[in-house]
Amino acid sequence: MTVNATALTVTLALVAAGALLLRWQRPAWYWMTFGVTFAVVRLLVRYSSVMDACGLTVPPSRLRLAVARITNQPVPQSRAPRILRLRPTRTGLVLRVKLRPGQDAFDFSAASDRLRHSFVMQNVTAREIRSGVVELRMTGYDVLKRVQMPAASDVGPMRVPVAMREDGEVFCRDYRQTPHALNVGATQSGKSVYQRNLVAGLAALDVALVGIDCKQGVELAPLARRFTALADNPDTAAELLDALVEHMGDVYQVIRREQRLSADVPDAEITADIWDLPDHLRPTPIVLLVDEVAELALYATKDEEKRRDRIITALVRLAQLGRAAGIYLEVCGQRFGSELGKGITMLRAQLTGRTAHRVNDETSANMAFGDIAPDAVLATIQIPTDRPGTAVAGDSSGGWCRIRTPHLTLRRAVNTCNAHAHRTPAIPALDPFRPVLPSLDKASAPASETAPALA
Ligand SMILES: Nc1ncnc2c1ncn2[C@@H]1O[C@H](COP(=O)(O)OP(=O)(O)OP(=O)(O)O)[C@@H](O)[C@H]1O
Repeated sequence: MTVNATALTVTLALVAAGALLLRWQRPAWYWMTFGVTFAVVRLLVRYSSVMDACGLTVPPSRLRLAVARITNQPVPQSRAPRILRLRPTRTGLVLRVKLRPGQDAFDFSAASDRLRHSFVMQNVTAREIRSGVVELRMTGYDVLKRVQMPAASDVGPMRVPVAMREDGEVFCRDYRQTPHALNVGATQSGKSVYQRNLVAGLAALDVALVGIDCKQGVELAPLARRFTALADNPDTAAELLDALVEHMGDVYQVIRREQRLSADVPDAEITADIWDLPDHLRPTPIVLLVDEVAELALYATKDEEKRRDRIITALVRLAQLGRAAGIYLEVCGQRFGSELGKGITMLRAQLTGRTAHRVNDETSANMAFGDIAPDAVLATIQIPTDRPGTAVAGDSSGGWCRIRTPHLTLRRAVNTCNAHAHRTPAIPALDPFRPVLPSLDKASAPASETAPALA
């Protein structure tokens, strides 16, 4: 009997020590083993009292009070919203509640901080699912501390998972929903890693990648095997953009021919896009990645000014008309404001998707969010310096969330691009800009994580 009790005590002590160690070292594992059970029990036991303390209950109706009086029962208590569903996830819990009369979704958003403390969760966000139903998404640990993307994500024809959201959801870049995007951030804030994740995600899709990297190609050249066209200086970039605009015109002609419209219908009236074309006629969609856009917009001489105007005009045209032709823009820079000259704010207005990494001043944050989500500006300037890769992502609907990319090394991104090199489509108009590389068999690219990242 004594031996059994000792064995039980030792086992329990070992389990408790293991749980504590997991909680410190591997919060995700802790959550999936012990944390989820504790959290579910805690939530169910404390639900009514927490709702009451957070001001999320409603007083009894007159009818209930009258019935209690007539039947000589005690006065009924205030009622909490009814739980419709409680679902554990790999990062937390999802709780769906039915609102009581007089409550609205804003009550829950406003109380999210109180709920998070009361239920001992890392983060709580509330959103309305349909009239009268609110979903509370809770994370059990800091999912942005060490980002682990789920093995299976919702990938679509033009949709790639890039980062983890603070509510435990995967943040996806969906080009058909948000064709063009802007990615700003101070130096060393994590823009290139974000872009690398994007390229690695797109590499597996049937899409042509076109890159402009005026940092002499240091970011994109190692990934060149998966690129249909690449420019590493402003002169080549200007020619490449002209070729892209010409290609866009050809795609429009294909769409118009298929629509059987007469040639004198103006471009602006064409509403269909490449996705309405039959498969055999559909041109390959193109994602144009521009790294450090300011390099394209700055000039010192008259000739450089002419080149700059040519580049910005082409970019504006691509941003305005490119979506229907399946050309999508991903513009990346440290700042993106009117100080870069004529046409920049016009271009920015077309970039619906906004991602802002850590910035050094409010003005830079305003460049990303000032015109669409003013409260995201504050969130952007609060991003800590010791968490590179953290960003605030929003869109023109005014919604925003905190995200962080997984730390994808250049070596792993190179390996992914090399593995999908056979998917790189040829686009005749862009042939002069296709990177010339030795064949993969001859290239001495070691596949190890520690080896230098050469394509
Ligand atoms: N998600 C992340 N997790 C951990 N570390 C990251 C993450 N993203 C970036 N880093 C680290 O932060 C540093 C800066 O990242 P990155 O090169 O992407 O910044 P950047 O904004 O492109 O800088 P620059 O404008 O100077 O090129 C790198 O050392 C990188 O390894």
